[in-house]
Amino acid sequence: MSDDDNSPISTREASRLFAGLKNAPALVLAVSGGPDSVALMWLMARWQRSLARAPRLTVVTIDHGLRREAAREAREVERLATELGLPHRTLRWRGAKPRTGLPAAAREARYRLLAEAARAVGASHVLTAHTRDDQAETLLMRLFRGSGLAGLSAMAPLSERDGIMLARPLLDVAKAQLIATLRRAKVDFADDPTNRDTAFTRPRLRALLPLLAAEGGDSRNLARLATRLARANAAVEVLADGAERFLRLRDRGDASQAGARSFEASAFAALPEEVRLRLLLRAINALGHEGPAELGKVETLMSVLDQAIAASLRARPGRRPALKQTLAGALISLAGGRIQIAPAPARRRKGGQARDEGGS
Ligand SMILES: Nc1ncnc2c1ncn2[C@@H]1O[C@H](COP(=O)(O)OP(=O)(O)OP(=O)(O)O)[C@@H](O)[C@H]1O
Repeated sequence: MSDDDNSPISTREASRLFAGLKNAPALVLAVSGGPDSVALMWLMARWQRSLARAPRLTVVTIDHGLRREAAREAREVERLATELGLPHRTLRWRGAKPRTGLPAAAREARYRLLAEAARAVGASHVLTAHTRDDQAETLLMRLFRGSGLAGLSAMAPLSERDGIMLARPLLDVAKAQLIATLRRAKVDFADDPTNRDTAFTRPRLRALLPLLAAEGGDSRNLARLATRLARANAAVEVLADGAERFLRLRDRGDASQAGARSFEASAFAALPEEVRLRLLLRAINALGHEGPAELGKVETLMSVLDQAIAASLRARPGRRPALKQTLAGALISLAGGRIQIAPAPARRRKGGQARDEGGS
């Protein structure tokens, strides 16, 4: 990207940023009305005009029903979209709002509604306006939580959700460049006060960024670190794929019971720790029915499992210790020299009635 973080984005830079989207039939632009997404909309409209055959663009604003000004902001986005010749839709997040974890629930609802909008207009991609600054904040938030390599890879420029691609074409662009682009074009944008509300973690962290930047930890360096970690993470995923195939090849006659995964314990134990963890995590997430397992809990389970495997390899056949544990709705057991991961039986309520924990 441009070395000057304060210069407007040129037509040529924009066509480089959006090159991978040229052949899409239609795209949904997620536009909140803040500077980043208004700049995305403006840049995409200019890009569309410059192409002989361009994707259809639809602008979508989600009204989370959490702030009174949201409806007015959505109308403002609609006005701007119409000025740029783009169709616009506002979708509302209905239903109960949770008391805790509101930002995460709002985000979940937003992506669901955006994917629905994409399906409705035949779009292959939803585009958000996440910037390099957002990437740096995400990395820091996860760093402070002690996330693993996958979490520290922060946001991917391209990912998939329910058959719709989620693209972040501005992930390498400084927010200041987007603001400079809007100023040059004389386009107004909304200022969301929740972005500064210190009741939330992200705005508190955002306030620390200038201090970190003064020590060299600016968004360029932090985002570069996220890219490097994502590269390492992708390599470890390939190793985990290979390890999974290797374990399957060793399982000639010992097929797992239907709906379960099982590994030969001694072959599993010989794999590197990070790979063992990922294999466990994959199996638990695929077969458990309580949503994704926490990395810390899988680490604890694995150390118990490692000790049990070591004890079992030392013991005489027939006297091998067995192990049974549940995690995130999966049952992990060690018996007869094999590890098995299967869906855990539904828990029982006090009255004896079975409870369906349900995936989330
Ligand atoms: N209300 C909204 N309507 C449409 N798009 C939105 C809305 N809010 C956010 N977006 C999209 O998501 C991008 C990121 O927004 P923001 O940084 O506020 O969300 P976030 O919750 O921090 O991001 P993420 O959803 O990935 O965690 C915006 O640039 C925009 O493209």
